[in-house]
Amino acid sequence: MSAPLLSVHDLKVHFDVSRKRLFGGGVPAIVKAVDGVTFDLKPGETLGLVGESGCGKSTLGRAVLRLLPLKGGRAVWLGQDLAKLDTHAMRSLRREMQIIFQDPLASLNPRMTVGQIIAEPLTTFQPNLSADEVKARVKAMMAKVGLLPNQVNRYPHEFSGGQCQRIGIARAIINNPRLIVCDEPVSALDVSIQAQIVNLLMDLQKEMGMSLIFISHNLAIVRHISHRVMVLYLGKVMEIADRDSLYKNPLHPYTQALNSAVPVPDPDIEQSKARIVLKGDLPSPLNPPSGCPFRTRCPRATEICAQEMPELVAAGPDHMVACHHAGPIS
Ligand SMILES: Nc1ncnc2c1ncn2[C@@H]1O[C@H](COP(=O)(O)OP(=O)(O)OP(=O)(O)O)[C@@H](O)[C@H]1O
Repeated sequence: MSAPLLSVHDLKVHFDVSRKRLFGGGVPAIVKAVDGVTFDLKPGETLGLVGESGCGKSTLGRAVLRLLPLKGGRAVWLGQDLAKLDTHAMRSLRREMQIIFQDPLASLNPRMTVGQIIAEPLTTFQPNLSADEVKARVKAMMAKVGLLPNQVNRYPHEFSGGQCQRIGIARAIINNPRLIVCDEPVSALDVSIQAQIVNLLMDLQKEMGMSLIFISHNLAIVRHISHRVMVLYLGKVMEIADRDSLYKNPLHPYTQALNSAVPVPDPDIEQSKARIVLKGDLPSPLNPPSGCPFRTRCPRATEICAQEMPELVAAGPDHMVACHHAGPIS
């Protein structure tokens, strides 16, 4: 088995949102956006991150790229603790780790041409390349992501949302990164375009062998693209498993509820499927429930759930779950 590209252990990212810090005075208020997350990511693997809005997906994606300061825990990249790298070492690592954002147009500089946007990371990390070489690589990259190379001098606003996301992908992959964090890369796109972008990412991954952390609300898309999937709830891991185990044999009541909402293309199955409706709303991240954060909405909650956060324990060969009452739907 290959060594992990990224090993994340007990990672914590907390935001101080107290009025005291922001305006002076007031009571302390801390959002534990990511609170003790542990996982490994192998080379060439896609890990899907799912969970309701505000559960910490984006914060986790940014924290592992060291774009946010850690409150605790470690993110280890090929044996190196990222928090211990100095600015210079971290800067050269940036070439290996990239991010693609949700809003493709907003993530592109409107004053730069597509050619300049895609060339920027190349010339930053390989300043000795000749202008002709840069031009040739940019055009080859445009063709690779399904853009017309003769549109190299156009500006982002002249492209559709899907094309802008292709530009973002070209910019992310031009330096052959080992990891791309894809933060909701298709949720702002038309449904018809979403599959094209997901398939492009899958083809590029097959060809270039990079790892992906794929963040999405859409469990059907995550199922299509991921090798493994991690379910987050209020900053904590509820369940992490290989794709088939997670979708066919979910053991956490939260995963089971999320799965039950995924539409099935067969109308007969879809009609007869039992949908699990969670009671209540997501609790405030400023005042999460004691013990297991999911317990206030959990159909299986008992006294112990209010007292202790369950450990994330092995439930199968590539399957970990954090629940006092983990088990298949009864
Ligand atoms: N810069 C920040 N300052 C204060 N709180 C923040 C900050 N960024 C995120 N948060 C809070 O941290 C929690 C996790 O946010 P995050 O954006 O990571 O969730 P998410 O799962 O990606 O949500 P979404 O799917 O809506 O993007 C939320 O409660 C959010 O309000």
